[in-house]
Amino acid sequence: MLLHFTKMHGLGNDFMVIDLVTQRARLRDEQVRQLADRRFGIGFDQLLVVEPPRDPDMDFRYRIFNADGSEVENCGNGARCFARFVRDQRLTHKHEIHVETSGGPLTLLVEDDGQVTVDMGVPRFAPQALPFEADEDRLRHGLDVEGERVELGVVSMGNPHAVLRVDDVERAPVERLGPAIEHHPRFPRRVNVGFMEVVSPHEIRLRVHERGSGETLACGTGACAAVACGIRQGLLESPVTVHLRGGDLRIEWPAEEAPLRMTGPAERVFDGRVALA
Ligand SMILES: N[C@H](CCC[C@H](N)C(=O)O)C(=O)O
Repeated sequence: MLLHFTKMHGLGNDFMVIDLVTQRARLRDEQVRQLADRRFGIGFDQLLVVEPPRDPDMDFRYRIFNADGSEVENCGNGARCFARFVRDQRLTHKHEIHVETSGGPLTLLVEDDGQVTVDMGVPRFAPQALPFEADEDRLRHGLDVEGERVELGVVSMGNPHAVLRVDDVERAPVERLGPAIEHHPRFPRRVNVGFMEVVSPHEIRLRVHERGSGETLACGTGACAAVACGIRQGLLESPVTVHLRGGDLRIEWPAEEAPLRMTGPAERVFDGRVALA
């Protein structure tokens, strides 16, 4: 069968988006991995799937698969592209779109200028929310990895994040420590790893080694996680501009129990059809 899809990106974090509201398909993990391959397939960091909601109060179900085929709880850059896609495809005419994910509900607001603001919910710092093996909630946890001890913040944005502070993102040990922390046994379901450089209380630079996809040009939930940890540690104040390799996101988190909001772009690249093996 031929499956219609749209290639999109949020600050260079790129996606294959498929509508399973008007199409029918079942994708196996191996098919996702093949489609993710940048030479033998379509090529993407994540696959985003639009489905009818299971909860009648929601507009859509939003499913996310990493390039390694793993299904995950949330994708922030993908949420903005999801909102752009369902409106462009006329699956909805709403400006405020409610979606269910396996990491919890999200509200997507399509702004007049085409940017999308996502209500990402309240960050959760309890280690068991990730999960992360620790005896208590801390601002920073010590972790022995690759023969050294690192200090990291941990937070769930629906999906798990570890955040390390570095002096210079360009010299951060992303290639060495990213995979080692992603697969560390204290993260039973692995983890996304952010390397955060604090420029000022309202500005950071960030690189993210993503669980299941490797370093990406941008990570929306990673930007949210870094700002949440930075504010909680007293390093940052809302709002914060996050400079990622692919561009900038604006993150607002006015108070610890308030929902965190992320604003940024969503771009279409091309439409296509692919035969599923
Ligand atoms: N790799 C992430 C999912 C994609 C997150 C990222 N692309 C974003 O924009 O939030 C995970 O395994 O939890």
